[in-house]
Amino acid sequence: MCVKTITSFPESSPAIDGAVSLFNSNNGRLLLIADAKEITARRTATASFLATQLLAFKKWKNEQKENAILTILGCGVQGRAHLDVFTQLFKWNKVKKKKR
Ligand SMILES: NC(=O)C1=CN([C@@H]2O[C@H](COP(=O)(O)OP(=O)(O)OC[C@H]3O[C@@H](n4cnc5c(N)ncnc54)[C@H](O)[C@@H]3O)[C@@H](O)[C@H]2O)C=CC1
Ligand SMILES: O=C([O-])C1=[NH+]CCC1
Repeated sequence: MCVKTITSFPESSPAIDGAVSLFNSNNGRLLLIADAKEITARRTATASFLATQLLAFKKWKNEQKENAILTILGCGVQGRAHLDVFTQLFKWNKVKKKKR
């Protein structure tokens, strides 16, 4: 059994914090408490990549792939996680990052 508790304070940096609690589903014992930021960052970036692959990359012609530009809006926890996943799993012609 697993519970994720998240706080979201857009004016704080980072905006999201929280904890993941894992329990043994046979006896209810607490097994671990983990930082939710890292798990949320990796989960969300991986889900974004899979969705992009299904909705875009798979349909692109070679010319579109060769000219592809990745633009990251916001360079916080999610921005960095998305940059990691998207540059490791796809080849870009150019990468742009927009900070505040
Ligand atoms: N769909 C999902 O499962 C998830 C969605 N989120 C959402 O993703 C967003 C980002 O979350 P985090 O990266 O964890 O927050 P964060 O606080 O780590 O990063 C946000 C970044 O955006 C930048 N920023 C704010 N306004 C900007 C602007 N106008 N132009 C450029 N950069 C700007 C900030 O300077 C900061 O670096 C939030 O809206 C959060 O709710 C976060 C986690 C999971
Ligand atoms: O799924 C999630 O963990 C979150 N969605 C928006 C903020 C955190």
